[in-house]
Amino acid sequence: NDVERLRLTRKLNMNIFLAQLIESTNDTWGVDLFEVDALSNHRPLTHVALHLFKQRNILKQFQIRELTFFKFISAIEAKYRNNPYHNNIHATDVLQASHHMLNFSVFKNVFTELEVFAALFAAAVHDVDHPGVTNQYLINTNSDLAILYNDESVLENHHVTLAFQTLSTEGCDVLSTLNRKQHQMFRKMVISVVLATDMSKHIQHIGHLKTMVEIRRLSSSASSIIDPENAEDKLQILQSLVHCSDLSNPLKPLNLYLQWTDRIMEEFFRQGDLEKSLNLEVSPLCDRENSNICKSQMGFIDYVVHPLWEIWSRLTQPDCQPIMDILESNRVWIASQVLTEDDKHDGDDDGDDDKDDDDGDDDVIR
Ligand SMILES: COc1ccc(C2=NN(C3CCN(C(=O)CN4C(=O)CCC4=O)CC3)C(=O)[C@@H]3CC=CC[C@H]23)cc1OC
Ligand SMILES: [Mg+2]
Ligand SMILES: [Zn+2]
Repeated sequence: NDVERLRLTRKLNMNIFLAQLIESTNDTWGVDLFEVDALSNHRPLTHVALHLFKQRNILKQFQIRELTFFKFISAIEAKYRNNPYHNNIHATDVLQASHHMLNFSVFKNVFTELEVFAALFAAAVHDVDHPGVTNQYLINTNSDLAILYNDESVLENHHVTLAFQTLSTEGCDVLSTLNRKQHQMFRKMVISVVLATDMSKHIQHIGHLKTMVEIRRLSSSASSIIDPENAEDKLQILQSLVHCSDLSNPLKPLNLYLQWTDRIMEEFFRQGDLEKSLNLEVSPLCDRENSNICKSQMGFIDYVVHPLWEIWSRLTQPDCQPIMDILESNRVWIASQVLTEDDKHDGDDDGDDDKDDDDGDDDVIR
């Protein structure tokens, strides 16, 4: 009857739209993964990972059965929690951004298939089972995870351990066709890339990239920027590539960037609520009663995101320029909102105006 026909037509159109969105992950920066989440019955990671790994021919190269990969990535996706920010959509976002940047011309003929497989695998699992609180919170509350990992990259150790444990779930061993040497190299790369997403390693990334760019500038043959024979340099680049992807929200189209901002702030505010209830000091950015979201984003862009992406774009020129342009325009828009946000606050000014006064060091990262 008409109702049934209408329902089926709608379902067919949604699947066609989903297929088009997934196809666009091949070569588009800023795919609306919230749309992919809505159309894929909340399985964006499984849909996009399966598509990208097949598109890159990784499954064939390593004789990985599609069903095995499907079971593994589904098991990983199910282990992502429904946090406002650190969830399976964020994992898909970092996976797709990493895939996109591996296609930069400066990386042509640089990475082996195993290195590409390891980097994308790391991106997909890099936040699995994230509890929605920071390392510092886990340390301050003497959590089991902090005790288990001795306060060192607590979350990141947990993500990579859980990923490898998932391989031993029935029918999920996507590494079973790798030989001993490949397995050893793959595991070393995934561990180092996931551990490198710990923000405490952020400054080191910038240092390594500056050194690499400096060497490129000084070296006579400017073209051969990355020596495919230098495994250490290549591993550092893969670490920075996934770390940049993890910090890529402000470089996405504004409507996507603003959704990620709402999500991370809600996750931080929930941590602040927990800290207040436990009489702990409220962490930076986590006080929902006293936050200026636009000023926080300007600080995040100026002190964290731009310093990293500025050097990353120098290493990866010219393909990074369109993405840097988005950062620039988003920064201008945020700055314009600060003025409006101040006006709003001035409206309900309770006379204690130094609360809004940005003396510049209330929430700047040291
Ligand atoms: C879209 O917006 C954000 C997305 C991710 C993060 C992350 N943040 N962090 C650290 C928090 C503390 N840090 C700060 O810089 C705090 N801060 C400001 O942001 C302005 C001044 C200041 O002191 C370092 C990054 C994480 O560790 C998250 C997990 C991994 C990557 C980025 C995430 C923050 C965002 O917006 C503030
Ligand atoms: Mg993380
Ligand atoms: Zn992440």
